[in-house]
Amino acid sequence: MANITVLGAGAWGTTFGQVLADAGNDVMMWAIEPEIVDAIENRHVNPVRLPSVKELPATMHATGDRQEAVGHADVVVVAIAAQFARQALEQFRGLLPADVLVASLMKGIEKDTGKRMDQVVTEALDLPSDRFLAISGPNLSKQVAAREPAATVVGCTDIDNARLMAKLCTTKYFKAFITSDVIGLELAGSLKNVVALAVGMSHGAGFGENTAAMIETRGLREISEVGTAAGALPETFYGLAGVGDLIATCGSPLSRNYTFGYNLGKGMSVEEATKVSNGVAEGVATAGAVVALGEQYHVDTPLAKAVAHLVQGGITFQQMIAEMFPDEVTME
Ligand SMILES: NC(=O)C1=CN([C@@H]2O[C@H](COP(=O)(O)OP(=O)(O)OC[C@H]3O[C@@H](n4cnc5c(N)ncnc54)[C@H](OP(=O)(O)O)[C@@H]3O)[C@@H](O)[C@H]2O)C=CC1
Ligand SMILES: O=C(CO)COP(=O)(O)O
Repeated sequence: MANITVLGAGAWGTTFGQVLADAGNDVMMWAIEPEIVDAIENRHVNPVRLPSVKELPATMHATGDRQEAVGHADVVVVAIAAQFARQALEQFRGLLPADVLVASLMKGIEKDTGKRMDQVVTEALDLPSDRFLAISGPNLSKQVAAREPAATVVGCTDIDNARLMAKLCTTKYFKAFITSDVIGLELAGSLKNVVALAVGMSHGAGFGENTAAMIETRGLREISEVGTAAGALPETFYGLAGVGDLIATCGSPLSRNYTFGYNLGKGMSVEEATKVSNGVAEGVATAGAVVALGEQYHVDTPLAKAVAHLVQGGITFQQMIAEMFPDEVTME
């Protein structure tokens, strides 16, 4: 087992820290807010981000000191809101041990650059790509935190590193598969959040399962086309990190993206939905980045375009559906 540091004690970072501790690792959480550090270190709880867990494992510790956090780490896990990852990680550059592995749990595309989190993390930390791991799957944090059975996928261009990381995060209730398709994991996890926003809107607007199935199925087609054009393996989109995560995220009010969309569908503005959101809804910033990716790779992205149009305040939900499904007849 290993010394593992998790950067970011949000809902998923804290939950994954618990998984790692249950798997027998020594876990150090790093967070900016002193009250979160104090709560995890001294009271074994994270009432701000993960109130459903009443007692975190005793082998989980926390610090706000960057050097102390990563100085002795074998593995560093990054679980910071995607749009802030680069600026947060640049402050760790030069502090990590030479052979450290770095795993990302994040599901987002950097808005200003259109870059995936594997690109952001390796650039910010000056890390060789074979020591970067992506971890993605149908993993709603509250259910994993309750130790309900779940599975994920660990990806690395060096498959031995993926296997090592998978072993480090496997428990009786959490199963990790491996792949070398890092790009596929990154894009499947990030792009499904845009689909979850649209499905949430549809339910919020009062529509039922047919509409949801239409959006999910066409959404899966769109994200797999963008993904494969960008270099991902098609099969990744039909696995746990693709269709698996779509099923979980588009079907649960525990998803912040689904709920954000639901609130928009009910008539809230983006500002109002942001205010009541219980954590980051990555799809809001990622929608525009998906449109840009589509343009870059010459793939049509009607769903992402329509979602981006709506969150930018341009159109209603009914207009969004019309933009997604124009009148012309096309092959499925
Ligand atoms: N929740 C889930 O079920 C799952 C989430 N994910 C992905 O994991 C990532 C993290 O999600 P989650 O933990 O749930 O999100 P939360 O919204 O609960 O937490 C976001 C985390 O990012 C941190 N953060 C934000 N801005 C900064 C900054 N400038 N510097 C340092 N830290 C910062 C927050 O710190 P602070 O608390 O101080 O604001 C917090 O720790 C996201 O990309 C999400 O898509 C993946 C799978 C499942
Ligand atoms: O990615 C997730 C589940 O796999 C969590 O989705 P949200 O970020 O929408 O809560």
